[in-house]
Amino acid sequence: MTRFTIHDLAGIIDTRAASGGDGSYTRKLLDKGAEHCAKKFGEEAVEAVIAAVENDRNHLIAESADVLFHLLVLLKSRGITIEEVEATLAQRTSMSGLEEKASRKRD
Ligand SMILES: N=c1c2ncn([C@@H]3O[C@H](COP(=O)(O)OP(=O)(O)OP(=O)(O)O)[C@@H](O)[C@H]3O)c2ncn1[C@@H]1O[C@H](COP(=O)(O)O)[C@@H](O)[C@H]1O
Repeated sequence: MTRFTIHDLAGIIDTRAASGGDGSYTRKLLDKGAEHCAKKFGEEAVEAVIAAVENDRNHLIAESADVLFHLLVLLKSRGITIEEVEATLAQRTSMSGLEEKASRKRD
């Protein structure tokens, strides 16, 4: 099976964002603006939290897919690419999570 990555999904979202839009849920979200995209992302995140607390494995996987899709749409609505997020993650690989947390308090 060909591996489908978050980059593939980001590419589809880019294509939908550039398209006319009839029939595209992505386009519908983007047309409603960043605040609406943020609200949808928040709703999906809460649904993932509930699935995790209930220890519902399949539901958590499905909700995680929704969260990732809606995060990518939210980033797109604010002109941020997944590569920029990855660059931030890459910078953090030079320190432990606890060091990174402490560095935020110093900022
Ligand atoms: N990965 C996803 C994806 N994950 C979740 N969702 C949608 O996100 C929504 C989340 O569920 P909700 O119950 O909150 O949504 P809803 O009540 O139907 O939505 P609203 O009317 O409230 O906005 C569902 O409608 C899901 O279908 C997605 N919609 C699209 N994609 C991908 O995006 C691609 C482009 O989609 P279109 O833009 O529609 O062509 C698709 O080919 C898929 O690969």
